[in-house]
Amino acid sequence: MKEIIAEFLDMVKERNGHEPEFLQAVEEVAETVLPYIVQNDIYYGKNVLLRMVEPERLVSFRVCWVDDNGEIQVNRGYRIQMNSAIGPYKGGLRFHPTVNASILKFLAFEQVFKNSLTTLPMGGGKGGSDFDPKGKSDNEIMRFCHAFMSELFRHIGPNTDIPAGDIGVGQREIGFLFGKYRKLRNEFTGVLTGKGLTWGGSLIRPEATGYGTVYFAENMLRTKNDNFEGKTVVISGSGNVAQYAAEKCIVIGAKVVTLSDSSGYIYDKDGIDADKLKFVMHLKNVKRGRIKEYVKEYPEAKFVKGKTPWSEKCDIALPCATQNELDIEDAKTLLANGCMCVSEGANMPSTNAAIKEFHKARILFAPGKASNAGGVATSGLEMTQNSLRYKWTREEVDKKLREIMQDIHNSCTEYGQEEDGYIDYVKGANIAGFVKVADAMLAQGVV
Ligand SMILES: NC(=O)C1=CN([C@@H]2O[C@H](COP(=O)(O)OP(=O)(O)OC[C@H]3O[C@@H](n4cnc5c(N)ncnc54)[C@H](O)[C@@H]3O)[C@@H](O)[C@H]2O)C=CC1
Ligand SMILES: O=C(O)CCC(=O)C(=O)O
Repeated sequence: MKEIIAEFLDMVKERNGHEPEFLQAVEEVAETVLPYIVQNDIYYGKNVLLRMVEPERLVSFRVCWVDDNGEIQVNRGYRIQMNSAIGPYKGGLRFHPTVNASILKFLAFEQVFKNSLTTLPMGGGKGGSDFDPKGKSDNEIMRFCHAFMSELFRHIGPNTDIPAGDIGVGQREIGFLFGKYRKLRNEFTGVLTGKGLTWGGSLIRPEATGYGTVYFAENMLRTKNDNFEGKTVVISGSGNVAQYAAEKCIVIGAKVVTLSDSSGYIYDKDGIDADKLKFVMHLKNVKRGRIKEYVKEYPEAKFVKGKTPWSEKCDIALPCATQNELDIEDAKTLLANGCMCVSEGANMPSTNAAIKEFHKARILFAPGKASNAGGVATSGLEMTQNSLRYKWTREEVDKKLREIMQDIHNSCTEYGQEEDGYIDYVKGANIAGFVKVADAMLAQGVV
């Protein structure tokens, strides 16, 4: 089996050798899915996985806009349309200076499996730009979003490709993007998700990724007759996913002790309670400040510059910032400190070596494509409401989200449970996600 996997990865490397993040995501999938393919005649010899690693379409375009000083700026925009076998392309847009084809291809590839797991009919895609929103005025953000959409609009549509938010793209940016699309197309459709509540958005969509990550962890803990009550939780990030993961943890009785951003992390030994979290939300969403300002408001907390929070003692870790933010050394430290559950809110935050360490220690570990799928699932629910010209209540959407996270947990268990009862959620998520997409691809012929 090792040779088959190595041969496959060599082929992928030959075409994508300069794309480390994409290769990392493919390797993690290949190691679990190829053995399954070899054991199942219907998939064997059809090059299904080889087809899945090649985007159906990759669009790259120039984005020109004028900054507040009247200077012309040039950025690069992308949309990766990875797989549409089970539904229109669906996935977020990332605005961050590190954005490149490798990062977006890994995200689009993961999205295919994630969207398949949600039980909803959505294919996978991802896009974005190397535009850096940090320090930009609202007017600059608007001009950039309008310029970005003036090209993107040709490639998307409510039945073709439905983008949403990701790092650096929240409701403000979705508003500017939606405004431009509506004007260019002269139509009001559900072409983007994460919209505002008065213009087609869904209740619970802002909360969904963070809440879903915690719901998934609750499902994992339930297999051990355990729950969040009284547990110490370490969270990285302080953006959309981190904020709502923290909110849910607090509500269900856990103590959240850290949050972070790219400058470092804060540790609050007394716990970040609902009032303190409100301060963080205002700091990050309105003032757009840095997390270290937390310690000015709450001097009993400490700020650790330039570090991730994984050295702090915890029962549960929720990485909610960015890819590869948790390496093998961090995994060893978490385990040595007694961490027994890791549920990824971010996409690919743990390196493959870190994941192997968690598996070796037989702790509960959920990969982002399963545990953070609540965000895109609720985007799917937003699409449904848009199509129906209808609006579900907060309780209705939250109930559906909980059910979807439980369904994803069940799928992971079905395909990932080992003989000794241990659930390998990576294997489970990869195979369950693969089967649905592969079946659709095979049914549709060589397309
Ligand atoms: N927003 C959503 O619905 C979903 C987001 N995700 C993933 O969750 C993660 C966070 O996304 P959002 O919260 O939406 O973005 P955001 O823009 O609201 O927040 C991003 C957070 O990550 C931190 N961050 C970014 N780069 C970092 C770095 N190099 N080192 C340390 N911290 C860094 C930022 O300071 C910020 O706290 C990403 O991996 C994203 O792909 C996954 C599923 C859905
Ligand atoms: O809601 C969506 O369509 C996007 C969510 C997303 O980008 C993700 O799941 O990583």
